[in-house]
Amino acid sequence: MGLLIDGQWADQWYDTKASQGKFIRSESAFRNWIYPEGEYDAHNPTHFPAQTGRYHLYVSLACPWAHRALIFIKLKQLEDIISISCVHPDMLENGWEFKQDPDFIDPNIHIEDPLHQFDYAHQLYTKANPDYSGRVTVPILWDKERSTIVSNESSEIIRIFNRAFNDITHNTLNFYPAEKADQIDQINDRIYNTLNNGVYKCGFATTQQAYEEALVPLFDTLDFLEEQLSTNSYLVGEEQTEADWRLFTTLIRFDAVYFGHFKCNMKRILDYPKLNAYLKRLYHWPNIASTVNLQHIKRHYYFSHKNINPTQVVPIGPASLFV
Ligand SMILES: N[C@@H](CCC(=O)N[C@@H](CS)C(=O)NCC(=O)O)C(=O)O
Repeated sequence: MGLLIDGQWADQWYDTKASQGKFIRSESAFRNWIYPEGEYDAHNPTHFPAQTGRYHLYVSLACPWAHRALIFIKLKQLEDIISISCVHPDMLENGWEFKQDPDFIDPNIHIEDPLHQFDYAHQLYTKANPDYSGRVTVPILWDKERSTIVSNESSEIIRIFNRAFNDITHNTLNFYPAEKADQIDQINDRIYNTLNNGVYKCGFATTQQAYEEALVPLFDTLDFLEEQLSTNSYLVGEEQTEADWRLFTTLIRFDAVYFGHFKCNMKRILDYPKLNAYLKRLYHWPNIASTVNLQHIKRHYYFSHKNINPTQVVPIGPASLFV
């Protein structure tokens, strides 16, 4: 685990000393946007045009943030428009790597950098900006033409995928409709702070207090969601929205990883009947199960976080999951 400092790779774990043991996530650095024809402004350097074959998405199959982007590729039928590859699940002293490994072959996505044959994801960041300072995270949405990163912020990548390519794919499903935007933003906010990022706040906390301060709101939110889902099919009413898919990628990892490895162990998702049924429904949504690779997921967390699990032993369980 490390980061780039003025374009140089440095192997460093998250520093929690300055924040009383709390894990504080850094802001994503590349925040450009892809626009459909008619909205694209060629004179604006933050604008990129919607085109077939121009973009590549680098994901980790283990990562919940990258998983959001992969799900939107499926929901919005972008497989023939945007190429995809993934990193190896182990994120160690060199960060994310494109290391080939017969033990981690996913039937749908190859571990490789097909564009540059780089060994490390940090080389993509320095290709985009030779002086880049900051963390090297996935997902990475890459523009083959300008040889740069369009965006490394999953919440924005899914909004790009939600509409930018509609004229090309004719898929007009809208997971962020204007009339529900406020409600979606509101629930996203709570879920991001207490759950999506809340599990990391628990897992990466280095003091008892920081851990407990993250754990309590996390389970308050799960209880609240269980209640919500007893009257609604989805988080915002009866239609799926992006809020559901943002929640899904955390729920699917919960019993297998966050419960044990990140000490989020008051209850499992399996102990929440409505949430578990909802998770199962989303998992079985067309084309979604193929985006879930529990081998990559378990291996990444248990093997990469040596300060949490120094033996790097990956547990076999849980015996029962949502399905
Ligand atoms: N805000 C980013 C967060 C992405 C993120 O933190 N990804 C993790 C993988 S789960 C990562 O690459 N971490 C590497 C690091 O922090 O050094 C997003 O939502 O896209």
